[in-house]
Amino acid sequence: MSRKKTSKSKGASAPAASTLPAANGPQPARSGTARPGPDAPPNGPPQPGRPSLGSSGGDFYDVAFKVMLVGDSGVGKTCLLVRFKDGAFLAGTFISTVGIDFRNKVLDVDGVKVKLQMWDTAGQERFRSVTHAYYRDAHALLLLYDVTNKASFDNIQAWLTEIHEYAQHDVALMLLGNKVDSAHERVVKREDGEKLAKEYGLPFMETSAKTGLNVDLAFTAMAKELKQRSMKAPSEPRFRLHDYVNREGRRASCCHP
Ligand SMILES: Nc1nc2c(ncn2[C@@H]2O[C@H](COP(=O)(O)OP(=O)(O)OP(=O)(O)O)[C@@H](O)[C@H]2O)c(=O)[nH]1
Ligand SMILES: [Mg+2]
Repeated sequence: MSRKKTSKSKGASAPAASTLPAANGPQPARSGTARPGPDAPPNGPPQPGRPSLGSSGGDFYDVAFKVMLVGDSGVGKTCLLVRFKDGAFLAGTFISTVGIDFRNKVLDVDGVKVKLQMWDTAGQERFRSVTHAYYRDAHALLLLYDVTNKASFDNIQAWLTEIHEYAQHDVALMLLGNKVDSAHERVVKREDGEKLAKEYGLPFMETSAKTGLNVDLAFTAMAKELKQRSMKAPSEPRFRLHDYVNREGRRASCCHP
């Protein structure tokens, strides 16, 4: 299998909403090409011949996918991404994302190098038209609410409507209830999240960008699902995202401080 270099991490913000990146579909890497799709910043379509932004990186990957984080402003999308990418928590002043930002990470999934290009969207209403433009190219969506903010939970239905309108019909989707470390401020019960997820047939986990609870698991589970969708051998048993998340999420929650 061929391998390709990828960038470590890139940031971009406030792209023009009028242009879209490459078409959907998993993107197997090809050696020797400056294929702009997976490395392109989300501020325009890939341009043939444009040098890849990943040329300075040292990682290689076999297959690449785009994962988009969506949900109300303040639910913790950026913090979740930073926790996953850098293992750190952005405490202190809340800096709301402007437009869209992105980061890359390459994971080893059962011996296959899976690159996730993760798009961090702005939850603020005024950037909605920007994020709409990117749904179409997302292979997976992590839909977040904040367990300490009832409105963010109530808005999940509206987010799902938007997702159905703009995303690919077969997009992989997961519901995450973030900020579970704030036990005293919790207003959305775990069972409420589970019930909603069941209603819509979504895998569900509670997370904390602050402590790291289930953060790696959420992204890893998604990477496994996407890898299986694109590379599953006929003899290989089907990966079941729901079961995996339920089993592993329970294990992580039980043993976490
Ligand atoms: N206690 C706690 N606070 C969190 C957690 N995740 C994020 N926060 C805090 O919540 C605030 C908002 O976090 P962000 O990650 O910036 O929120 P966002 O969803 O990216 O917001 P927008 O960019 O406006 O869409 C920040 O003050 C974070 O420190 C968490 O897991 N636990
Ligand atoms: Mg943000």
